Order: sequence, then structure tokens, then C-alpha cells
Amino acid sequence: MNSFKASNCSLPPLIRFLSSHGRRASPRPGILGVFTPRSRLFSGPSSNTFMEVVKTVLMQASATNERVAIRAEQKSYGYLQLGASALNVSNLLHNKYVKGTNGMRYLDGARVGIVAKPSAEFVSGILGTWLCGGVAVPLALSYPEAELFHVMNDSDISMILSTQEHQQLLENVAAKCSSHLSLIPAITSMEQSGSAADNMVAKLIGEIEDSRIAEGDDPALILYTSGTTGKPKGVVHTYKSIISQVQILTEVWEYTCSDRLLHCLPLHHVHGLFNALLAPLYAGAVVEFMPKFSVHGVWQRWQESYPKDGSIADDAITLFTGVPTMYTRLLQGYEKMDLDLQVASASAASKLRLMMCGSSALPYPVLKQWEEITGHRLLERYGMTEFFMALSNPLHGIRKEATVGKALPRVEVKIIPEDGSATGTTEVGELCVRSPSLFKEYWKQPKITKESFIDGGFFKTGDTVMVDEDGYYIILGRTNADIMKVGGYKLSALEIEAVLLEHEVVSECCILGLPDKAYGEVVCAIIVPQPDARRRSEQELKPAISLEELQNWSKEKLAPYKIPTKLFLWDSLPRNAMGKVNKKALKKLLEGQ
Ligand SMILES: Nc1ncnc2c1ncn2[C@@H]1O[C@H](COP(=O)(O)OP(=O)(O)OP(=O)(O)O)[C@@H](O)[C@H]1O
Repeated sequence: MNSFKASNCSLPPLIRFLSSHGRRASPRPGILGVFTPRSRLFSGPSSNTFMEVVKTVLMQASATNERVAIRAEQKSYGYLQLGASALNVSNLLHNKYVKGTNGMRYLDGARVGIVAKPSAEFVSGILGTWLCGGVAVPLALSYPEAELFHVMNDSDISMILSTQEHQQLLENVAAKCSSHLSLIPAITSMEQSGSAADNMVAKLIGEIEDSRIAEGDDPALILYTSGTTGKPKGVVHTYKSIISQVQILTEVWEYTCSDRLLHCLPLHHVHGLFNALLAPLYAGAVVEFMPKFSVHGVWQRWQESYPKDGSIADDAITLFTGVPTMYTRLLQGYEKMDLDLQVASASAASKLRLMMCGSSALPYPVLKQWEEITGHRLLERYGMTEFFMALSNPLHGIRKEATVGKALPRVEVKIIPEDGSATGTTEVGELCVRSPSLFKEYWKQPKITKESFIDGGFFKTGDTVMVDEDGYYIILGRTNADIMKVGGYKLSALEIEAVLLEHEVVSECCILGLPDKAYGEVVCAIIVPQPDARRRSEQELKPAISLEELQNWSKEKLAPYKIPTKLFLWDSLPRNAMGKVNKKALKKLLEGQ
């Protein structure tokens, strides 16, 4: 049942223009470059056609009823400004790369790299690329040079969109990759532009009518995987997969135009791009960027939203989503506050509507402590670049610890046991997903694409999972990185990590299987001790915890074959932008030692 409250929102936002791509009743132009009269393109019986939706948005975004879409660096950008800017970008791309080209009217699926910090310009870069018929490839400013070139060359990017502040860097990059750089014109904020004139709205509608309308199955986006299990692969998504995902998320988490999401995630992965940006914008919410996650900044923003006097600020944050390491750091920040500030912070956090967590396993001690302090049981969900989100704990109902909930609406999942036999509900095996949000293909990798699917169009995730007695899914980990084979037993590294994290000395933990002649693999633990334990160990000149101490403690909690037989104490774990540890790389490193 569609339970979301979008109807309470007077303004369906601009981003709904996507929805028409999958549902337009009238025929599309066919091959790009063949002109189709406007009346044919937009004469659908439903009010959900591309133009009807965009028109409604823009009419409501007029002088009397302007709405904020993005807040960044103390400035607000309305849906109208975003729309106007997206058109500017589309025109810019058109004039520079399409005009005068034989037979072309649009970008015809050419890849456009988008490199900008989280900002209104980033969003307009994506929307503008789509309006001109291009495929958006969000790139991270934080990529090491080698990875940036890998992604740019692999996706055959011919154009880069960026902003003035990165011009010099990107000019060098563009020159090395034989691509062209264009700067996204700075967007006028609402504070600068004042009210929009009605004729501007009408003009905008007219121009958008002339833009490229893509087919549901046309590629729209290439996202690169984190590379935790190998070299990052380009995952091609279509207009259809994108629109179905934003609709599903809006529905299940009840995003509405009354929401305001504090956004602290990278935009080149699905968590930051879909859960925290496109779905909230689709619902008409405000997305407030905090480009660099700051523990102090997040707590402060919540305190400003819900001051001690019990009032609620007009621009109060209602939604937050993060990776587990963010919550760990927020808890560390909380512990350093004085009592007064702790009370104010906990009370403010408790007033948000929803707090979510994902991208990697949420340690139980973090979930527990967060709940004790803020009253929020974090909503844990599971997703992947290839299909965005697939499993989620419920918004209403029981959120079970150590699980990622059940399949989202319109998503089908099944478990394939290793021996390929029929599945039962409690069996362990590989999770397979069929979803309207499934990707189209791996870019230029037809063989890998083919091998990734089984009969019936289910995608093999490469994750080993099991289902509990209530039908909630438990992620045991990446089959080729988290599942260890020790003396005939198959063990989940995530399960052992979750147990060790309960030890008072352990701050962070990573479990790996290292090769062993006798057992196949042995369980190796890398532990980052808590700061107190580290200080004590320096004073006493002995390790924060020894292997023997860890093993003795573990005896009560883990079966003998799950207890680590190797231990490393490190100051930190190497994590990528999404807080993930590349276990394959770590294994290689340790094997070499
Ligand atoms: N809530 C969660 N709990 C445990 N693991 C999760 C959760 N959410 C996502 N994951 C893990 O993240 C993976 C998806 O992340 P992503 O698509 O970025 O791929 P990756 O494994 O990090 O990178 P690559 O595919 O390049 O190896 C999932 O397959 C799963 O292993």
C-alpha cells in the first residue's frame, strides 16, 4: 500500500520530471535526432507525464509559493532556481557539444563526468545532463588520481562538468583524459534572486518542453562500486531504475515536503546520492549539505533545530542517515561533552523524525548506545550500487538488531544455497535480488554482466545471508571477503566482529581469514583499542590486549573454531569514503608480511 504522505505536500518537486520517463503514454521520438512534434511527446492522458509534472512544479514554485530544495553554505536554492540552472547546463552542453554535429540533437548517451562538492551546482549538473540526454557519471573530488583516471577512462567521459573552484585541477585532468571541461554556472540563491516572475516560470516550462526526453530503459547514470572486492566497476542505471528507487524510498520511509535532511555523505555512492539526495528531493524535502562530516557540526545543527526552551526552529532537521563509523564518532563526541551539553544534545537528537544507518554492518554496541542516548533505534537497511536499496527494517514496526529487515515493496529476494538446492527460510546462502531498480549492465563488461544474473533475472549479490525466524535478513558478509573457511567450518567475519566489539578495550575491529596449511584459513583479528586502553598500554608498556586475553574472554561468547588465533593491534583501520575496509587489500598486505 502506498502510505507516503506526498499528498500533504503542495509542491511536487522538479525532480519528479524523472517519473514521466518510465510512464509516458505517448510514443517517444525513437532514435535521438528524429524530431518529434511537442504535441505528440507530451499528450498523455495522465497528469503524470513529464510535462504535466514539471509544469505543476514550476507553477507552484512561482513568486508566491517558492520552495527551498537545497541549502548549502548558508544559502538556499529553490526548486525553480534548480530547474533554471539545470536548463542552463543543458543548453551549455548542447551549444558546446551537440550544435553543429551532424544529425545530433542531444548528447545521445554521451558520458558527462560531474565533479563538484555537494552543492546546488552538483544537483543541477546531474539534472542538466539528463535534460540534454547525457549519462551522468558522478566523480569524487577525493579520488586518488589513479582511481579518477581509471573511472574517467573506463567510462569514456568526453565532457566534465565542474565549478570554478576546481577549474585548475580539472583542466589538468581533462587534458590527460582527452575530455573537455565546462563550468557549471554559479546558481543564484533565493536570497540573491528574490521572487521569480511568472513569465520566468512560463519560459522555463517552454524550454524544458524542448529538452531531451529519454526512454525508461535508456542509460542515465553510471556509478562506480566502492572497489571493496576488486577494481571499481561502472554500474549503468536507467531512468526507470532511478525513478522506481526514489519512489520506493519515498514510500517506505515516508519522505515528505515537511522533511529536512542533513546530508554529510559523498555523492558518488548510492547512500549519499539516492537515500539522502534524490529521494528527498523527489518528495519535495529540503536537503541541507554539510560537505564535510563534522561531529561538532552535526550535534550543533540538531541543537539549533530543537533548542533547550522546547521550541522548534523553522528550519529544523528531521532526517539523518549515515554509515556506522559516523555514529561511532558522534558517540565519541557525545562522551566528550559536559553534562549540560549532553542533555541538550540527546534531547535534540531524540526529536528528529528518523535516523538511518547502512553501507556496512552496524555494530550492536553502537546501536545500543545510540538508542540509550537518543531514543532512536537506528533504521538499518541494505543496498548495493547495482540495485540501490533492497532490504530495510520498517519505519513502523520492529527494527531488529543485527538484521537489515525485509524486502522493500516491489523488490523480490531469494537465497541460493551454495549447493544450488532449493531454499528454505533459515538457510544460509547467496542473496539474489530482482527489483525495478536493478541496473542495466556493467559498463563495457558484457561477460561479467551475464555471469551476475541467474534465471529469472535475479542478480547475484555476492553477499552471504540468512533469514531469521521472523523473516528478517541477516547479512553475514561478502562471500569472497567476509566468509572464511576454517578447518571445514564456514565462518562469518561480521558475526565475530560484532562479538569482539562488545569487549571494553575494542574500539574498532576487522576479522580476516589468513591462509593456513593445516586449517585452510585461520581467524585473524585486527583491533583498534579504545583511547583509554591505548593510553594505559603506553604507560604500562604492554599491549592494550593480548591474544590470550582476547581468547579467554571470547570462550564464553564464541564457538572454539571462531576464536581468533592471530591478533594485530593497530591505531586505525584503513577505511574508504564510505567507511568500508578493503579486506582483500588487507589480506594481501598481511599475507606478504
Ligand atoms: N546494512 C548493511 N550491513 C552489512 N553490509 C552492508 C549493508 N549495506 C551494504 N552492505 C555491504 O555493502 C555492499 C554494497 O556496497 P557497494 O555497492 O559500494 O559495493 P562494495 O562491496 O563496497 O564495492 P565493490 O562492489 O566494488 O566490491 C553490499 O554488497 C554489502 O556487502
